[in-house]
Amino acid sequence: MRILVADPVSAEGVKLLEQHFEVDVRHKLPPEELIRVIPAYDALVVRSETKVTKAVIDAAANLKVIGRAGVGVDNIDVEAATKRGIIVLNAPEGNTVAATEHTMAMMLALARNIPQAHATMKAGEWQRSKFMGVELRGKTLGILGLGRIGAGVAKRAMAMEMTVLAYDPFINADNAKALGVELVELDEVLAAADFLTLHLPLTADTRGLLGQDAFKRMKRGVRIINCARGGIIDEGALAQALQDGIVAGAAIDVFEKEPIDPNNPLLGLNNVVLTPHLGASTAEAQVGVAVDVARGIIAALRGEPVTTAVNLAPIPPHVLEVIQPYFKVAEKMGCLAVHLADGRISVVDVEYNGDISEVDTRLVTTAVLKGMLNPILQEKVNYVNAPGIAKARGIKVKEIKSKETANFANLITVRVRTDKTAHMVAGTLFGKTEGRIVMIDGYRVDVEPEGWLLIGPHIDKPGMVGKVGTILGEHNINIAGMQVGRTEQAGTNIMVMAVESDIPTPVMLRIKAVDGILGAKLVNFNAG
Ligand SMILES: NC(=O)c1ccc[n+]([C@@H]2O[C@H](COP(=O)([O-])OP(=O)(O)OC[C@H]3O[C@@H](n4cnc5c(N)ncnc54)[C@H](O)[C@@H]3O)[C@@H](O)[C@H]2O)c1
Ligand SMILES: O=C(O)[C@H](O)COP(=O)(O)O
Repeated sequence: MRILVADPVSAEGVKLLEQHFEVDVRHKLPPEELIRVIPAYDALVVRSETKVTKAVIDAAANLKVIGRAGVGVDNIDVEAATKRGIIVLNAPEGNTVAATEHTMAMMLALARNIPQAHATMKAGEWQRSKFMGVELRGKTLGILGLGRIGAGVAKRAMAMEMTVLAYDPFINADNAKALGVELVELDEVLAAADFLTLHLPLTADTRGLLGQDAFKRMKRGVRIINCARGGIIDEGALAQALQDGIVAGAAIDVFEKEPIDPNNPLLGLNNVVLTPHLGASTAEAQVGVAVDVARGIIAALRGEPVTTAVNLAPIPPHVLEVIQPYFKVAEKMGCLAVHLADGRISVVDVEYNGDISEVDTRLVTTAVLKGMLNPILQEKVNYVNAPGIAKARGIKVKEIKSKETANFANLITVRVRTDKTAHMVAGTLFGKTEGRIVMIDGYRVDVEPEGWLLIGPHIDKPGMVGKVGTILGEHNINIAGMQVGRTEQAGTNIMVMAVESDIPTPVMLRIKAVDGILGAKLVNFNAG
């Protein structure tokens, strides 16, 4: 598999990728060149510079994953990627401290005119009276967006003895309270803040959030810091507010257009502090995001779920701890179920029994669908596109949950209904990680879902296994393991044989023709 690293990321991340894949590092590709080369790649790594547009995604015939070595994914057309089943993942935590500290540096630089004073000294001047500053202590800091960076800034601001107010309609009031932050409405923050700092994503809702109107509602003399995203503040309106004295100063790291437009009105003003999108630029942060994104890409290309995928619902760590060991066996159960099912699958019920029923199991259900759809579809089915593909094919998927369990601490049962038949497969973990199939169509078994399995329900009479074994032997097909599963009702059994190679169709037909064999299915668990 081939990876294109299109923006500068730390060598540690690139080395990690190189241990597994062929990696090309090519920075500053013009858009048309990116579109030309992208079909050759399975994964793309970017920061904020490369724009991954719909045109790039449409051209990316083999792309499976886009990794953003950082937080903001506003340079990636996530919707277009999702439609194509391309996983978009980011590295949300690696640069949090760097951006938080940059915000504090910008706030202090703004309060004490440090860049302006520095520039005069470099010019040979000694001007003490020109640069009267203000203190942070006792001032009100308004935070828009109390996520990772917003919360980090809040903690540090409180150490500087500031009062902190925040606007974030999506966070829990108790979390804010635990931080010592008062959550209030936007207008209240705007009216009260002496310093106002932005830590929001750029979305349709936040674009232009601070425009002409908002500046009118601010306390006169407010100082504004934006280390989040250009576009959240209307730069023209900010320049005007700075000139009118509504805003006393602004410290800006991110711009509507990057690299900054030489005509940007902020460049001509003295009461601004500008940095060229340096929030994440620390050695520590760059190693952190590069390694995190490399790990995400490796997982994605192995077909494992990616906890940092932005086009999948996020999974809290305590839930992940419970469900992660089940992904593999769930996928294999899906694979087995689709092989058992003759005909068009219309309903998939996934039942969870035991402790697992108490957490969010949607991703385990997605693993079942992935395992079910991959063997029958040309396109690659993954954790992003599996639910959408199932829906588009008219498959009704339902989860059933019960804490009750009979023989196993946790049990997952997949029931599929087709236009002709109904089948079931149940699976669990032995120990903490060993996936096992423990029931097939009501027959109790204990099967490791690996390699090739021949499954044959048959009449319960002597010689059945011997007859099938003889046919396999005649065709030089080695049997690696065998067991017979029983049901409560006497009369039929199921044989499950692990074989070491594919069984050609004519041989399968001979097996199916054996007197007493009620059907024979061959499952290749390694194909998906
Ligand atoms: N300057 C840099 O180099 C740099 C570095 C890292 C992150 N960033 C940017 O900083 C921003 C924050 O990053 P983070 O890691 O803290 O993200 P985060 O997801 O942890 O926090 C964002 C917060 O914004 C809130 N929010 C979303 N929409 C909102 C709205 N309409 N109104 C109010 N609140 C809203 C969310 O509830 C969330 O709590 C992002 O834009 C990110 O891209 C910039
Ligand atoms: O969203 C982010 O992570 C920051 O804006 C950093 O962007 P960068 O990786 O281009 O420095």
